[in-house]
Amino acid sequence: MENKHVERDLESRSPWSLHGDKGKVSLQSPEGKVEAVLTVSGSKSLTNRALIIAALAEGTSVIEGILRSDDSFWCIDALTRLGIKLEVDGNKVTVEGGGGLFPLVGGELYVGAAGTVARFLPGALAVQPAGAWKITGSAALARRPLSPLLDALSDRGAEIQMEKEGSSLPYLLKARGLQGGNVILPGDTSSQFISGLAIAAPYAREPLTIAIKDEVVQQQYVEMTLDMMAAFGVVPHVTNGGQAIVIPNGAYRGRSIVLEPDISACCYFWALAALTGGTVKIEGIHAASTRQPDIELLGYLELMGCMVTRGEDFVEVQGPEVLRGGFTANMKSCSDQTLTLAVLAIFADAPVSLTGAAHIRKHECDRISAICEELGKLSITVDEKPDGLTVYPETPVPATLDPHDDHRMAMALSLISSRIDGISIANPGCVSKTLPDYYERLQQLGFGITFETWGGC
Ligand SMILES: O=C(O)C1=C[C@@H](OP(=O)(O)O)[C@@H](O)[C@H](O)C1
Ligand SMILES: C=C(OP(=O)(O)O)C(=O)O
Repeated sequence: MENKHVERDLESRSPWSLHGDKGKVSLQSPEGKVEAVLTVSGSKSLTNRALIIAALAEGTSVIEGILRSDDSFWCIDALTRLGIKLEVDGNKVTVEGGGGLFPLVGGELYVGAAGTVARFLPGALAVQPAGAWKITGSAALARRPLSPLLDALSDRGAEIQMEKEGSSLPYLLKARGLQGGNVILPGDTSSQFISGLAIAAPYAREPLTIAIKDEVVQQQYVEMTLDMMAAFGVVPHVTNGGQAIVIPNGAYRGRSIVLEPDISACCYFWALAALTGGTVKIEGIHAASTRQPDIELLGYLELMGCMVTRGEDFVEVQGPEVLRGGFTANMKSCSDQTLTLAVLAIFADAPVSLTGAAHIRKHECDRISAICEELGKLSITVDEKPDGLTVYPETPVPATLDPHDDHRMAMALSLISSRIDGISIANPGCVSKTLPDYYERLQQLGFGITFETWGGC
């Protein structure tokens, strides 16, 4: 494949990224089964929630176990440009909260390709009594939906001017404080709109109620938000069977907090046990108490014949001789794992259908069309549907694959190399959005890893 046709947004790569100069990585499968005991860095979703809430809080917070990746880097960068003092020491960040106020009331904020920052920051800006900021981000992020949230903030008093018709970024936000009252948000597009408004709502002038239209996709992410808010001292009230969230006025209080590992990242390593018939144990995981929705992948791995042990603070997956297919999985609640399951399905003993994931067409890329396109390059037969796909298992033909500048595409497609040689992934550095050292970790698990620079050498 000619690298020049591969989309890559190097601008969104942060100083915490790796391999921005690499045009391709070629992977050799490990000898036999993948057997490992490992740990995984902090949750991207929890990291950016904790950072923004700590920045709004009164007093000092110490956040341990953060993820160091592009998404968290741009979150820290934006908060720093708002005048919040953050001291980063490895995977620990000390935050001097602004007590609901950002000391710097103007400037330009760059959010990279991070949906969490793009959706969690505007509300925190809008509750400011005054200030004007230009928010910019990656081309891919500009293609993702944001208007339901920005419209809600405008309706509550913010002045928002979009720079380009039909593009979510850049825009200018002028803050004049936020009115409370009732706000209606869609649940079928992104859970992050709800999370973003909820995080800022304690600082509205009056209590604010979020009424959610239709069912929330990946609902557990909203639960993660409400839990994090409560951990910092503001307790929302969920009513109407989860379709309404009442947020009282209040103030977050700084605290110390240790974040869980990133379950979404764990899934790729558990999938390797499933694919190779090996055993992968990941420590520090509390399967029974985590709210991270991607823990649900474990149920599908069990359906496919894996043995899953959910310990007190670990989860171990033992893969079967043959992966069982012949089922349909509704991915609405853990749609970030749609791509992982699609790859597992290639090696199952019967077709697998994935449904309920229409909204991931608006993620880092159109993930449904992208995975269908790339599996097609491997001569895998797929049926693309509006909300998912059906994968018909067969032995893939080696190919160089394009991750469409999407970290989850790159990480999922790389798993194929656990079963066959000859798989290459273009633009491998895109994994830096949430897992910069993914390829180094595969190497530690026995994969052969050969990088080529963009020039092809
Ligand atoms: O709130 C969050 O931390 C996230 C919410 C989800 O986004 P959508 O609700 O837009 O699918 C998920 O895909 C993303 O990885 C993280
Ligand atoms: C969609 C994702 O991220 P975000 O929405 O936070 O950019 C993801 O990590 O798969």
